[in-house]
Parts: sequence; C-alpha cells; structure tokens
Amino acid sequence: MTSIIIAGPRGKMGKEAVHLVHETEEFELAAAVDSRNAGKKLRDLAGMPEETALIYDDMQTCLEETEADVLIDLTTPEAGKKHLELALDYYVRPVVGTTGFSNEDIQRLRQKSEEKEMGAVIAPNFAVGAILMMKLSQMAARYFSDVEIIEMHHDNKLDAPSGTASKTADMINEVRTPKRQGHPDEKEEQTGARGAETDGMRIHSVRLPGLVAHQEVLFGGAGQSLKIRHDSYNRQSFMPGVKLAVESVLQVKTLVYGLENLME
Ligand SMILES: NC(=O)C1=CN([C@@H]2O[C@H](COP(=O)(O)OP(=O)(O)OC[C@H]3O[C@@H](n4cnc5c(N)ncnc54)[C@H](O)[C@@H]3O)[C@@H](O)[C@H]2O)C=CC1
Ligand SMILES: O=C(O)C1=N[C@H](C(=O)O)C[C@H](O)C1
Repeated sequence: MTSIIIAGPRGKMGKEAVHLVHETEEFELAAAVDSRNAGKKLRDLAGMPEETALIYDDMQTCLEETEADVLIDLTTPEAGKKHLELALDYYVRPVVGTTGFSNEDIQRLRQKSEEKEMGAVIAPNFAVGAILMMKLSQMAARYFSDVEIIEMHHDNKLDAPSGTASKTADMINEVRTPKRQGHPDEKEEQTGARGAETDGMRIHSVRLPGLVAHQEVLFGGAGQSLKIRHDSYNRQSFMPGVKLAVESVLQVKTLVYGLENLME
C-alpha cells in the first residue's frame, strides 16, 4: 500500500488527485495540506469522497505528524518549491505537478534528492498525449530549426509561459541547430508582440476563459509548415500520468524531470 499526502486538495487538479487516490486500491490517503480547513477531515469538504484523512494548513507540521511514502503537490509555484524541499527533508518522495520551476531550481533540487538518495518527480504535464506532442516536436526539430510554441490555457493560470511550453523548448533545444529566428532587423512595435524569447525561438502564451490546457508547436520550412497540437479537455486527462509518477517515484533515486523519462 502506498500512503500519500496531497497538497492543494481543493484545487482543480488536487480534487481529481484525491479521487484518483480514493479509487486506486493500492493507494491510501494519509493527509492533505490545504491553505485553509486545518483540523477538518477531507470528507468534510464539499465534493470530497468519504476520506477521514486530516487536513493541515502547514506542510512541515503535516510531515512531522504523518507517516507517508509520497507527497503529490498541485499548488502554486511558490508553495510547490517549498513543499518539495520539505518532503525530501522528511524522506517523503515528492511527485510535483505544480509548474513554475526554473532549470536552476530543478538542478538544485536534483542535487538534494541525490544527497538524500530519495526519488522525486517533477512533471510539468501528466497527459500522455502532451508527452507525445513534446517528443514528436523534438523529433521534428532535427529537420526544422524554425519553431514557434503557442500555449493556451484558462485565465486562472498563475505562471507564463506554461511548464509544458518551457519543457518543450528545452527538449527542442537539445537537438535544434541554434538559430535566432525572424528578420535580423525585426522590431517589436508593441512590447511582447513576438512572445518570450528562448534560444532564438518564441513562446506565446494565450489565456482565455473556457480553455483548459492546449499547445501547438509550429514548424516552418521553405514552402511548408508542420503543426503538432495537443488538447486536454479536462483534468482527468492528467490522472493516469499522476498514477504512473507515484508508482515510479518509489523506484528511482534521483529527481526525474518529465514524465517521458518514466514512460516505456
Ligand atoms: N503537471 C500537470 O499535468 C498539470 C499541472 N498543473 C499545475 O498544477 C498547479 C495547480 O493547478 P490547478 O489545480 O489548476 O490550480 P488551482 O488554483 O485550481 O489549485 C491550487 C490549489 O492549491 C492551494 N494552495 C495554494 N497554496 C497552498 C499552500 N501553501 N498549501 C496548500 N495548498 C495551497 C489553493 O488553495 C488551491 O486550492 C499549477 O501549478 C498548474 O500549473 C495543472 C494541470 C496539469
Ligand atoms: O495550469 C494548468 O492548467 C496546466 N499547467 C501545466 C503547465 O503549466 O504546463 C500543465 C497543463 O498545461 C495544465
């Protein structure tokens, strides 16, 4: 049985994760960390399953008082970083879906996880289709070095660009012939018109109500273009990936960044 703490249980993703843990025979919910409702049980909150796990409003207290194997964090960039470090301190393996980690953060946290000989997973996207979109984009980037990433999300998202877009850019950069795209003399008449610059490529972030999580990777070459697109229409799309990450984090002794490194 894998005993799990969930941080952010009332959030859009956290709620789905609570249901995933509740419905998975080999998982059990040990506790939850929420920004409110300390002292209540999960089942006391609207829309929650019949779970008696205690709610804490402070990660450190939760870790001190709870026996758990894994922490699933689905909170905010600021809280997620703090929670990941604390989980490693208390020898609880973190599975972090929260986005907003820089490459420097990941490097530092990987070093800590290796010092502790504790597995950790940071997965900016748990949807299998999104992982394939990133891998196919990496494959295409060998042949097309002109690429623009357009990520589209709901308007409650805190971070931009999305974790998925940053990861896609990293994966493309591993294989792409370095190139500064666009006209050498191009000038933004309005700040931001060309999007965020990363190694000469551009990332554009769209935020609109009604959207969930969508991304297009556009490649251009002489007389042709290629578009690779993924859409998540709901948060259930992420749950098989959360389950895989929880199962896998028990088997590794370093920080794994990206679900593609855990998929067969
Ligand atoms: N890896 C993936 O596949 C996915 C990742 N995400 C990421 O997951 C995170 C959460 O996304 P949503 O559920 O859409 O956000 P949300 O805003 O619906 O939920 C976040 C929850 O975290 C709680 N929270 C904030 N600070 C906290 C703290 N210090 N301790 C405990 N709880 C705290 C909030 O009260 C809220 O209930 C974001 O960073 C988002 O980018 C979202 C979807 C998929
Ligand atoms: O905030 C979201 O919703 C999502 N965040 C992740 C990201 O930043 O890439 C994953 C997915 O796109 C949904």
